[in-house]
Amino acid sequence: MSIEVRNVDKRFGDFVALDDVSVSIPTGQLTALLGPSGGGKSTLLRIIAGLENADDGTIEIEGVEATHLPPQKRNVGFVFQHYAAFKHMNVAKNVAFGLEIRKRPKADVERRVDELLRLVHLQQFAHRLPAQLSGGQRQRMALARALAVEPTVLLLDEPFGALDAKVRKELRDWLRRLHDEVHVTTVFVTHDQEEALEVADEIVVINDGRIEQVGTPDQLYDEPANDFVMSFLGDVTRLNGVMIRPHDVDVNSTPVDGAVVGTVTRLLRVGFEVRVTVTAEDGHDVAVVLSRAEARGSGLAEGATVWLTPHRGALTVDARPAAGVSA
Ligand SMILES: Nc1ncnc2c1ncn2[C@@H]1O[C@H](COP(=O)(O)OP(=O)(O)OP(=O)(O)O)[C@@H](O)[C@H]1O
Repeated sequence: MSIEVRNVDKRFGDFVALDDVSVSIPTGQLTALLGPSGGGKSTLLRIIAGLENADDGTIEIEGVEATHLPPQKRNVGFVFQHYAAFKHMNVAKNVAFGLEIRKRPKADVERRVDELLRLVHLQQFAHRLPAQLSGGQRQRMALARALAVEPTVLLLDEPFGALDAKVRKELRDWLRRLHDEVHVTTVFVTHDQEEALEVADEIVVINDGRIEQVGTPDQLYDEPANDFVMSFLGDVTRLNGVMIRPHDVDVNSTPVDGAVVGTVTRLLRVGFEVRVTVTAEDGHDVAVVLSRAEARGSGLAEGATVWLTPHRGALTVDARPAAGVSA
């Protein structure tokens, strides 16, 4: 294991930001810390980086006890959402900075900077100033700079958070490919479930200062530990007191034993799918997603009475009343 977090507590005044958090982050993988805003993701990342101290618990990085080491002795590289580049230095100089303060030979620095700029596809921008780059290019420069000193661990705090959706998506694919090339242990914070599912080898779901579940994207999606994880990693609806994915609800046009009876109150075609809202007899809405073919086959129309059942083999999780998940 590359990073061992053991029993970490962190309070800000009376507020508990992390509550007895333990997690092992494997070497060479891309791990996402995923969760809603304020859940404690950045605090955990900053404690791993040494930018914040834990009140209790320990941090080990590549077998080295790091709990009381300052950030510069932890051999970690980090990139934040708003990256502060040296404005008066060109891209190559910014990337070279960490190597130069470590007094590496000039030829080595030049070779390494060249290599890194190629890696992040910025070789043609080596002589530009940061202000002459787009937001996405600046974040790529930040990654090159963080990688320059060959950190054992790369820590990224919402690195693409400030960019527009299209650029975010491009950078996400690019980060995955970059990681496949360099294999440095990488931990990144995101509140975007799609980003985590697409990019990460492993996801740590954090909510309210606690870890809800750790697993691969498939494990979290297919075997969520609880209703929070299930609803955070995909759409859910409530049927007969359980959480279920909307595409796992069968709509029957004739009575079925044990079914939830309701009335179709909304039919919306979106691309390949048809989103159906069924208002059950007790007044709560159930969301159902059908393919266009299924919707056509069932002859559904607004106002029709239908009988809803879980699809055979569908994943269901008991709903906690306090979970705040809308039905
Ligand atoms: N220096 C601080 N002083 C006081 N409270 C803080 C401090 N840093 C963080 N917090 C609080 O701790 C909680 C966790 O913050 P953190 O930044 O770790 O959450 P997050 O999961 O990264 O959320 P976001 O996605 O919004 O950044 C929040 O409620 C935040 O207000």
